[in-house]
Amino acid sequence: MSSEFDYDLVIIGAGVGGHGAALHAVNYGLKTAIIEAADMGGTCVNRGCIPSKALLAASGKVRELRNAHHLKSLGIQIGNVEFDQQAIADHATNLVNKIQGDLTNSLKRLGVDIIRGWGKVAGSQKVNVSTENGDKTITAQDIILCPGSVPFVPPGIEIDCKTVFTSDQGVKLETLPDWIAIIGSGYIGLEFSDIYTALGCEVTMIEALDKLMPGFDDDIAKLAERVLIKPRPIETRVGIYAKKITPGYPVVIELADFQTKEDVEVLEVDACLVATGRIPATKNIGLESVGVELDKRNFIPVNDGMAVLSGGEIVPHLYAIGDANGKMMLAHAASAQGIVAVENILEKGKKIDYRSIPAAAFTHPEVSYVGLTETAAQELGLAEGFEVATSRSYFKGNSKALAENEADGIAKVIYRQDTGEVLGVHIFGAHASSIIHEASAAVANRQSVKDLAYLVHAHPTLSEVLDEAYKRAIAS
Ligand SMILES: Cc1cc2nc3c(=O)[nH]c(=O)nc-3n(C[C@H](O)[C@H](O)[C@H](O)COP(=O)(O)OP(=O)(O)OC[C@H]3O[C@@H](n4cnc5c(N)ncnc54)[C@H](O)[C@@H]3O)c2cc1C
Ligand SMILES: NC(=O)c1ccc[n+]([C@@H]2O[C@H](COP(=O)([O-])OP(=O)(O)OC[C@H]3O[C@@H](n4cnc5c(N)ncnc54)[C@H](O)[C@@H]3O)[C@@H](O)[C@H]2O)c1
Repeated sequence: MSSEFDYDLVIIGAGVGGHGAALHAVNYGLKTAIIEAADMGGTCVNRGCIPSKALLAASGKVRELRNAHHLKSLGIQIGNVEFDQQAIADHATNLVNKIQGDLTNSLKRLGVDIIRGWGKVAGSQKVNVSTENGDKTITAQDIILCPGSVPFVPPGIEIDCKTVFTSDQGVKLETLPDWIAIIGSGYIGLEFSDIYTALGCEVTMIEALDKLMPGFDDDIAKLAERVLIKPRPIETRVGIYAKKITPGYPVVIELADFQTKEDVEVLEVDACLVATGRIPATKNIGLESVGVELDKRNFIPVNDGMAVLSGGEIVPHLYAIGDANGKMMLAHAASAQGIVAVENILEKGKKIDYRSIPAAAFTHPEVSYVGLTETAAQELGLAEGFEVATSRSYFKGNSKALAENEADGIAKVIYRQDTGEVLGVHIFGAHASSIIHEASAAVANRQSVKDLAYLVHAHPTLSEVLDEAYKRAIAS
């Protein structure tokens, strides 16, 4: 590419999005630099996916080994199961360090320049970096912004990082309180309720909206509540929000009705995890220098090719990916957007297909989905004039699930009645996060249940729950 610039590509933010974009760019021979102000690997590696999945893995084993009833049904008896809180926390920290090192080395090995400091757009094709040794300006043919997100803490909630904290501290597992309140029943609330209850804590989960897990398909949320919440030491409050939280011993939580805003109750608990969503880290990144305004929730406006928009028009040579554009706040979505941005820098005309990007909650058992919920599919059907149909199959009818004695689960397929095109697939059950990928490929290729029902699945496998759901769709 052109030598009139210091770099072909400069990326601001070395989270998973920035990392994915950098690897793809060097594959194409682009001279690339990545700027990181804090921890290499960003949220996912240091405070998100990686440590939380390490905690879920260890606590999941504790849950499994303490489930005498389940083990007995398989003919197994074991004695007391003990765990070491610090050793579990160390497992998470060690994994973070390993993956952070691997990610940094992969960039270095491929010749990506890593610049430590705060990056800001400083006009078209220019970036300013504040480093320990002062400021410098570098020029680039193209710039990708990937500054990520931080926890959202609603007004009235005071975080002291000890008794009241967000996932940033939660993943360190510094405390295992007897009674913890979790504010929010989204991904983080749900995954942490799984960790805390497996390790012996009692949980009160508070959700402002009128149902738990409001982001999930209704049928899945109902079954997940029956399996992940009801039989566990979890009390729930829905339609209630945390109006004020004061840290200390005890933590004092003032609850109010979300609709009427009337005070409802005061809770006194040992600790509180605030899991009320995330907001973009888009302050002070120099967007004003190229005339870009953030949207009303402070996300960077982009099109489906990841180009940054100003007043609806493409800003040349500027792209934004990952949590900072708010399109889909998931690690693999950030990397996928990075790949799309690089493809468009190379004028290959790529668009992202959000519908085929899967998501999963790594609870025990897991939740996963791809595409539309039934409600969203019905709305699309109304707008575009087609009927929506669904089919379901159950883990209790699956030989592998029965062999494992893990028969709680459902797979639900949502499709167009006329063409059979799969619009969404939702799974609750063992290994749901792995099973979802064949559905994701089906959605990506806009395949029909009429064809999918003839795919052959190995027997006995959990993926046969999808086989069964597709077959039921064509039988109905
Ligand atoms: C507890 C938790 C668990 C999660 N689990 C999962 C999961 O299992 N699966 C999943 O898909 N997603 C998960 N996520 C979401 C996932 O972590 C994010 O979607 C992902 O990290 C977004 O990547 P990103 O690259 O956009 O931003 P980030 O990972 O936030 O990285 C942005 C980076 O940019 C840096 N930066 C910001 N501004 C500047 C600047 N001006 N100059 C230089 N550097 C800058 C930051 O320091 C940061 O390192 C989880 C999140 C949390 C909090
Ligand atoms: N497995 C995964 O992929 C995974 C895991 C963890 C986090 N994440 C990502 O991290 C992001 C943040 O997760 P999250 O769980 O914090 O957000 P979320 O948006 O999934 O859920 C937040 C919940 O908090 C509720 N809420 C907000 N304010 C409240 C208040 N004052 N009182 C009571 N309830 C309130 C909301 O109604 C919502 O249900 C998500 O966007 C998700 O994509 C993904």
